[in-house]
Amino acid sequence: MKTQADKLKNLVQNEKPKDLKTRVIAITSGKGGVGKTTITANLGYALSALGFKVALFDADIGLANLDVMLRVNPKRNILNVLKNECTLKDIVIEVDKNFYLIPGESGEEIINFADEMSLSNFLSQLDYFEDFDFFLIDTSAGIDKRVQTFLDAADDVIIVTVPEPAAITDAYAMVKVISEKRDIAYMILNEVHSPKEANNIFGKIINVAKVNLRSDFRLLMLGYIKNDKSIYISSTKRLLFTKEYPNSSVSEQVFSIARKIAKISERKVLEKEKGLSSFFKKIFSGF
Ligand SMILES: Nc1ncnc2c1ncn2[C@@H]1O[C@H](COP(=O)(O)OP(=O)(O)OP(=O)(O)O)[C@@H](O)[C@H]1O
Repeated sequence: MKTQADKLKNLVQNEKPKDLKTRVIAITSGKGGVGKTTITANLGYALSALGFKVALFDADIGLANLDVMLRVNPKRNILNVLKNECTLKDIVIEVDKNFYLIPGESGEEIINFADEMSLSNFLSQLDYFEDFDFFLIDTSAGIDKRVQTFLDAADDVIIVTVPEPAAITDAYAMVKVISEKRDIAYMILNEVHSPKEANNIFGKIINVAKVNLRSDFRLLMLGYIKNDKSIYISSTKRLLFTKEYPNSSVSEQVFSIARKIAKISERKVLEKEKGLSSFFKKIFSGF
């Protein structure tokens, strides 16, 4: 007998991916509290300020959610769409020009309510996002099955780490898992004290990766963000430092990462089976 999961898998696999344009990027970390949510929000804003249309999707339903950081108060989320209580368009919040939030829900909740009808209905609404350039997913920290589903489904994965030894060890563990499924992954070094420190840490991770991981896997550094009190202060005030202080050195560092992402994505945009509908297909068949 077919289980509900089998039925969902069949359904989503039979849906044709409609868009190739939207680049889906998962932002993750091995250890919690390394600045993943802060980076997702500010990187998203930076990409929107560069003229791209960006949506953030909160897959890290826990303490410091994106809605808190973005000063919005979602009344409904993706679960309400799956329950057919509203449309996808109804839950999308315009935070700023070209900058949107899609309030998320935990994976367990989603699978409890996702049936064939609701999923089919959901996937048919993805056209709404056709003209989005980037979809940034803030995942939970660590390697559980739910996080891995998001990482497998995304077009690109960015791992965030800080110089703390425990965080580096956990980041490397994350890199190892990711290297089993994809050929390339990216890293951001957060809370560093100098570019030299960032390069040293990244160099050490690369050296271990070279010895232990398959030779055709590539780990690339997208950039670093310095440890700066203004970032912490902005977070407590629920402000985006990239918006409030666009010319500060830490904002420059985030904008530099955003430009790099834009450049990488341009080259990849013609690849097949990428984009948003492909992403959600994989998410729902992975749960
Ligand atoms: N470069 C930085 N300099 C100074 N403080 C920072 C920096 N990056 C992040 N922080 C601070 O570190 C704290 C944790 O950041 P954040 O909540 O974004 O981490 P996280 O990885 O998303 O955490 P979680 O695992 O709980 O989701 C916040 O108070 C934030 O302001």
